[in-house]
Amino acid sequence: MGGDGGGEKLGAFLRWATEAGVSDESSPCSSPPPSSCLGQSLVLSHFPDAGGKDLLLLCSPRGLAAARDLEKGERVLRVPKAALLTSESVLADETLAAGVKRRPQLSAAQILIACLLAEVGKGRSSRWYLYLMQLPQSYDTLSSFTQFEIKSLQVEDAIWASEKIPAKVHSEWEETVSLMQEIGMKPRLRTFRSWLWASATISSRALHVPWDEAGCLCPVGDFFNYAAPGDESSSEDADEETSAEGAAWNSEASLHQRLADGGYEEDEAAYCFYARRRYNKGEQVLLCYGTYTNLELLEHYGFLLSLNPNDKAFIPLDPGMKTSSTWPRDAAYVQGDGRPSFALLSTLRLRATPHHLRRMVGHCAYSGLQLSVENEASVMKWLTNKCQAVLDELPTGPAEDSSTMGMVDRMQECSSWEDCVGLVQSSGGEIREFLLANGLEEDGVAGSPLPGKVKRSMRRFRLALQWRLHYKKALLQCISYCRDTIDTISSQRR
Ligand SMILES: C[S@@+](CC[C@H](N)C(=O)[O-])C[C@H]1O[C@@H](n2cnc3c(N)ncnc32)[C@H](O)[C@@H]1O
Repeated sequence: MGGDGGGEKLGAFLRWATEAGVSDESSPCSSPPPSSCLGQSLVLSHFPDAGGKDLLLLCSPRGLAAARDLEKGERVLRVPKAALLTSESVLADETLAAGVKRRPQLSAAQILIACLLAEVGKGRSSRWYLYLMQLPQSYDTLSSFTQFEIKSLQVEDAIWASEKIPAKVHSEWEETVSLMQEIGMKPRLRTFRSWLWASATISSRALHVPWDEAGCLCPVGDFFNYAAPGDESSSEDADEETSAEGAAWNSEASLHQRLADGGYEEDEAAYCFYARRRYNKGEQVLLCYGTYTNLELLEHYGFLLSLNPNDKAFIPLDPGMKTSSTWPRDAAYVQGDGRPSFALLSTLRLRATPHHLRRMVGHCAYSGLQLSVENEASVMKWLTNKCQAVLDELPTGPAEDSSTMGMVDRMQECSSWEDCVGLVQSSGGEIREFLLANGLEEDGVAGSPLPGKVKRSMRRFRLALQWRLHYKKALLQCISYCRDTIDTISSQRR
């Protein structure tokens, strides 16, 4: 499997991509063709604190930067169909195609994962060898979380959802093993470990194509890091577009609105990417992969955003409330900024209404209207108490979580176990639990470097800590929101 992409590997990969016709020219077909697939609109870069804020530093610093000022809607990258690694292209192999045909029960994703492993098995004779070599060696998606790391999420719903993921990936692997055996795949590539790697590669890197619901791997196109939808505003965006050139790009932008910022285009026979907003030279160019909560980002991509406009903190509702509400269960949540969702507010307003009046005021509640001053005050009190009760039940508070996270950060900087010992001795119970979960005693491995396995576990532990901290902060902000609303109501009453 690939290395984490040293300079040489990346250089060789980019040369391969250039030969395969990948190009970041905004107007196609200059002659002679440019000597590199990047450099005109984009450059490969490292972003220690951009995009994913602090996390990019820890796990995935590669991304694409603007090589020059880019206009909104401008095409920044084109990846020809022949360069895409798809199930269709790998299934040109007749033995594999016949094996897949005999197993109609396999999902599109299982087939693409098996195709990826089959391609890895070809070694240097694979068309995508240089692409495969620079893929990450490991991922921090939830499927790779250990029991300890999952438990560190602390919130019951999140633990429940996360525990199901490794089991699902395992059963998908079991269902595909016979296919991999039949085509003579090397034993090393048929293991669950290899399956986990390939499935996380697909989960975190595949892009949508219209002919296969599993998507495709898109060399170079998969270097774009993620920005949440609705996050494309920038100071430059506010500027009026006045130049004729700008107007032309804007019309191209509207043409490609359908595609958002990237998509497969039949008439181009290529995957094309467009700037979702104006970028200054050097800024990281981001792609929206979809709308995800932080837990979903962790599940599919192995990172989360400090500021995620789509994050949701679910709070447990009383059983009676769930059944009396017409909203789906997952519509009732607290937003990342602490505001209760529309469905949560409407459910709580009805709940705070006497039974015999509920039918009468139902339509107002479902339209998002306040029912009365008393009703609103009672809703805000209920929500405050609920958020506080949930916070009180969790084993640690936000301050402790921040301090544990700080400790993990410092441990990550240690080059040897010896450096870590001093830190660990002054640390709290959860760090000790982390050590135990990783089979480490405080004085057991003095002098030795921290094993890669432990470093990866630290990264995932930190992600869990970060996730639960965001959850708790959302509930605290909700409490502030409720108190402010109660104050406003009280002042209106006076
Ligand atoms: C499609 S790849 C993007 C390129 C990737 N950074 C690389 O080095 O190859 C998706 C992965 O990049 C990382 N990533 C993408 N967007 C991110 C962000 N905003 N913050 C942190 N990590 C991000 C995550 O590891 C994710 O699984």
